Order: sequence, then structure tokens, then C-alpha cells
Amino acid sequence: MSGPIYYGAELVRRVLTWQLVNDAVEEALKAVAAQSRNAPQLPYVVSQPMRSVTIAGTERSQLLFTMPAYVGNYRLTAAGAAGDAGNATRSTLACKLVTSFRGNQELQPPLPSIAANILLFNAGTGEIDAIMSGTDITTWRTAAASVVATKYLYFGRFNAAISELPIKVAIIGCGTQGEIHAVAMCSNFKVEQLLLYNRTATRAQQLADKLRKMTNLQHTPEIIVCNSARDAVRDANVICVATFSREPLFNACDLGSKRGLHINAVGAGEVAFGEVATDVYQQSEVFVDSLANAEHELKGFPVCIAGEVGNVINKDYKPEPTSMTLFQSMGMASEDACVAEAVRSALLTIDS
Ligand SMILES: NC(=O)C1=CN([C@@H]2O[C@H](COP(=O)(O)OP(=O)(O)OC[C@H]3O[C@@H](n4cnc5c(N)ncnc54)[C@H](O)[C@@H]3O)[C@@H](O)[C@H]2O)C=CC1
Ligand SMILES: O=C(O)C1=NCCCC1
Repeated sequence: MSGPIYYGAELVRRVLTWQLVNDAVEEALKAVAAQSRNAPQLPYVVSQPMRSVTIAGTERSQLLFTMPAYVGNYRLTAAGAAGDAGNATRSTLACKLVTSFRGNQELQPPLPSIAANILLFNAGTGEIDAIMSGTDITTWRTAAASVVATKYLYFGRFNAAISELPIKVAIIGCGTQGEIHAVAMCSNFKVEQLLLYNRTATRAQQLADKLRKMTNLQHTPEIIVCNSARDAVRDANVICVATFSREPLFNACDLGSKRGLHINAVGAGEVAFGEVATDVYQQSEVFVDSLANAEHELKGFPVCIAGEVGNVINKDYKPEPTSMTLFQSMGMASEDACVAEAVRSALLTIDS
């Protein structure tokens, strides 16, 4: 063996599309839920041990996560994989190494807070096949998980096509995740209004300017920069929160109509669920990406978890149509494994 191939960030970016990433993430969510429900009618085999967290220093502001996963008997149905027998069953063994250094945004010039690489192994021999830049994959797959959650938890309650229902989306936190969530929501749904809030207001304004110049968004909404998180969430149908805040950024009383509301809680302060108030969790039907990970990582979580997003996709659970739903995203190694495999497959198709 000649050693692993390296796929750098430029190459990875060439094939990242919403269809490719959404499909791979949806497959990972379904596989994890099938495994935890022990559903023998579904073919998946998943091993996703808890991620390890190494604290690089004396504070928890500099972290290294090790995220291994094996996903067996799943399918890539993404457009990028068409033509390479992308629908064939496959199995992927991968491990993501990802750092979270939240002070990086204060550096001159600033660096991303989250940086990752993904190791892809030969699932038959255990040899390492490839190392892939995983920073963009992490960014995209996190937003894709919110898109899939929004599709099933929010849109799933209406009897209309997703493309016909206009929504107002609030983005709380306008860093890397805030930006990709804004793009993802406008690329996948009919967003008529985008409400942006960031602690440093200039950052929200910069994101608004950037989004207004983007020509590749499926929908170009009215974009409003808000003075507070409360202003941003008041009239929103879908809320995406992605900050490092330890403190709640909005409370239940800030949410106008609880009927027909969905929240994607993506970020993590000292406590993963710190940025959303306890009463919001208490009034929501709460879903996670992985119950096993939630048990381990969400110590002191204020409510019972209704299930995994994959349970809703696999149709073994249906949320109450009138409830406020909340997706507590932690991020899963199996998402990275499936997306990295889809990226590799798409790159091989381009090359051949
Ligand atoms: N669930 C998942 O799968 C993933 C979650 N994350 C989490 O998403 C969050 C955001 O990550 P990035 O966008 O990459 O970081 P970033 O550094 O690019 O952006 C963070 C944003 O949060 C704001 N912020 C930071 N501290 C705040 C506070 N105390 N109060 C209000 N706003 C505050 C900053 O102004 C900044 O705009 C982090 O908590 C990160 O750990 C990141 C990747 C995957
Ligand atoms: O899933 C991930 O990747 C991450 N989740 C939490 C913060 C660091 C990266």
C-alpha cells in the first residue's frame, strides 16, 4: 500500500452540494435511530462510541474531540454519487479529529473556531485509505442536520409541499455556523424573511451584506438585522441558535406563537444546552441526533427527550402537530463518516 490519499479543502469544496450532504446526513440519522431501536427490518449496522474530549490547557475553551464511527449497509443516494453505482450498499469506517478553539475568532487574522480532518479506513482490511479535510464537512453537515430536522419536525406537520410554505427564519449567532445555517435554510426552503442577531452587531450586518450579494440562493429573503435575540425570534417559524453562549439568549415568553415553531439548537457553551432557556425546553418536544450521545453529553438536561430525529424519519414516532419542536444537535461521527464517503465517491466520479 502506498499510503493514504490526502483530499484537501479545495477538492472537498468542489463537490459539496446540499443534496449530497443532506442525503448522507439523513442516512446517518436513520441508521443511528434504527440501531438504537434495534429495528431488524432496516439493514444498518452502526458503531458510534462516545467521542473523547481532550482539554488543551487549563480551560475548556481549547478542545480536541476524537470522533470514530462505523456505518454499515447504508446507501448513498446523493446526486454527486450518481453513475458510480452510488445506490449500492456500502460500509464506512472513519474517525474525525476536530478541534474547537473558541478564541480563534479574536486572532489577527481570525481563524475558524472549529477545524477538522477525517480519516477514512478500508472497512474490509482496516488500512487507512484517505485523510480528508473535514472543516467544511463539519460546517455543512451540521447545517444539513438542522435542514433534515426542520424538514421532518417542522414541515412534516403540514399537508403542503415544502416548496410552497413560506417561513421566517431567525439566526442567533452569525459566525461560521450562523452563516451556513442562513445559506442552508435559504437553499432548501422558501424563506421569506431572515432575522439575524449577533452579540457583536457588526458581524450580523456583515453577514446580511454577504447574503444579499449571494446569487446562488434558491430563495432571496428580506434580511433584517435585529438588536436582540428576542426581537429576532418573536415572529420566526424556524430558529437556529449557534453560539458559544453559556447563558440563555431567549426565553419561552419571547416566542410569539408556539404553535408551528421549530428550533435548531446547535451551539454549545460550557453546558451544551446553555444558549436556550430551560422553559423553552420544557415547552418543547425535544429531539436529538443520538440518544446514546445525549445520555453521555447532556448531563442535567432539563427535560425528557422525545426521541431521535431518525425515529421520525423512520416513521416510528410522529411529533404532535401543534407542538413546539426543538432539535438539540450535538453532532455525530456517523454523519461525518457518511458525508466523507459521499465526498470521496463524488470526487472519484469527477476523476474517472
Ligand atoms: N452541533 C454540532 O454538530 C456542532 C456545533 N458547533 C457549535 O456551534 C457553535 C458555533 O460555532 P461556530 O459558528 O463555528 O463558531 P464561531 O466562532 O464562528 O461563531 C460563534 C458566534 O457566537 C457568538 N458568541 C460567542 N459567544 C457568545 C456569547 N457568550 N453570547 C452570544 N453570542 C456569542 C460570536 O459572536 C460568534 O458570532 C459552537 O458552540 C460550536 O461548538 C459547531 C460545529 C458542530
Ligand atoms: O460534532 C462536531 O464536529 C462538533 N461538535 C461540537 C463542537 C465541536 C465539533
